[in-house]
Amino acid sequence: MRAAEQAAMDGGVSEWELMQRAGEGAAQWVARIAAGRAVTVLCGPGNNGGDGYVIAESLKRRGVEVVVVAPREPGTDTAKTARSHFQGEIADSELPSSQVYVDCLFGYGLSRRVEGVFAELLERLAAVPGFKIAIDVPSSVASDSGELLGPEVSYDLTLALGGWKLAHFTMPAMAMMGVKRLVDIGLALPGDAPRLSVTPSISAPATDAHKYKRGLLAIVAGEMPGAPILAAEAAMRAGAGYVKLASEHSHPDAPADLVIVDGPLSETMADDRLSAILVGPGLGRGDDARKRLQIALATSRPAIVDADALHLLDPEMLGQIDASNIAVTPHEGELTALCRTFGIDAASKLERARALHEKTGMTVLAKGPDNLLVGASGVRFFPTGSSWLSTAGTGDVLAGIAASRLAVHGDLFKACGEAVWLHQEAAHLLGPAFTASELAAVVSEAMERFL
Ligand SMILES: NC(=O)C1=CN([C@@H]2O[C@H](COP(=O)(O)OP(=O)(O)OC[C@H]3O[C@@H](n4cnc5c(N)ncnc54)[C@H](O)[C@@H]3O)[C@@H](O)[C@H]2O)[C@@H](O)CC1
Ligand SMILES: [K+]
Repeated sequence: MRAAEQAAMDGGVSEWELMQRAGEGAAQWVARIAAGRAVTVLCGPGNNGGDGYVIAESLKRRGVEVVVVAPREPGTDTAKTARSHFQGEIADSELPSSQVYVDCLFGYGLSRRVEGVFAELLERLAAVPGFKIAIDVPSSVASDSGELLGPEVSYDLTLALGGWKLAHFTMPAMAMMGVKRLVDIGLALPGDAPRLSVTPSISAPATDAHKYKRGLLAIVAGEMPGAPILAAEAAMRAGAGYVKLASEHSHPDAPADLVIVDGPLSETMADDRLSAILVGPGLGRGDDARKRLQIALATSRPAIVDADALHLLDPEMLGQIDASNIAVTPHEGELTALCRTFGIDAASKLERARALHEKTGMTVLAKGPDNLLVGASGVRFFPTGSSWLSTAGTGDVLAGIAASRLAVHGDLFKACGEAVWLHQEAAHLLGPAFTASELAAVVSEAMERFL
């Protein structure tokens, strides 16, 4: 953001002009929401506070009753300019009772814990009823890491200025933000900046398609039979033409249309028609599991590696293969385990996922409420999905979808992105409290949105 703002300023747009665009853009939202009700604007000492004075003045011009609360005088030149243009009432620390609150204490310049008078104000803001709007980011949130550096306030609306910050899509910050909207201030963001994933577009099979052309996916089963079946149920509905389960168990509950191959894994994996591999769900973590993982990865087919396999991957194993053929799909705990194994000591989710990708070459889909994809095409965040996905087995479904998409087109980054969207859409179709097998069952219905 700083680079993008600097580029705009180098191009002749002053910081004051940018602040006016940001403040006016935000004020339009606030005015509509206030709809005649009184508004309190909390202004901090930096440019986020500056935005607050612009918002307050704009509201006043529109006839809205507005009070500014500012415990400190502005410290930056541009915020001082904004302050000098505001003609209304300023209180220094009391939070007046009103129905709409606009929080402009700190933006991306927050650099340490919020304490003293600012913390007290945020605590009071957390406690009062009313519609709460965070300008740019909630004021106790570190905008790069999503870390909480002060009192937690639950906002109804967060207005990001000029571009999304990492915190807008990272836990725990994103959980406090309510509805998120972007206020355009005319900045051009660098092409390689982390971005929000755009809705994918999925093609129907070509007219001359047959099952192998559409992609043959092999799912490598292991000790526990349930998880690979769930993954297979999802994979069969996500585009691949042919899904095989390589297993040494009997699967009496498996669907009739799933082909189960029970011969030696190395023979199944020798099929040169294989388009992609999924290994990990239900694999187990013992010696046998390790061998199966090695055989699967030795095929050099693009692979989704999930669940138990993430505890077996290590630098030695990756040293024997082309790791750029692999996408890993760890949840928080698995990401921690991978970072330990690969000697990565980074703090935020983004830094850890990025370091894992850079160190190993693997594509990393760090899943969770704040899905994050790092790979050959950069970094992507995803819109917030259904929290009902937080149930056992949904990770197996996600891995099955990703592997199926991978079998279709062979692009790891694209497959992982599509999988997140399909998974969330399937959850959206089901509504509340579904099971993982119900989720797998509606993946084909979810496809319809993206065709
Ligand atoms: N630079 C630009 O071109 C634009 C900036 N904009 C706004 O400016 C914001 C960033 O402004 P700033 O960089 O001035 O930073 P902030 O306004 O976010 O806050 C930084 C100020 O607070 C102090 N501070 C940081 N942490 C503190 C803490 N824990 N307790 C007490 N004081 C603390 C800093 O010393 C500094 O004075 C953005 O989030 C956005 O709202 C917008 O006006 C758009 C244009
Ligand atoms: K803020």
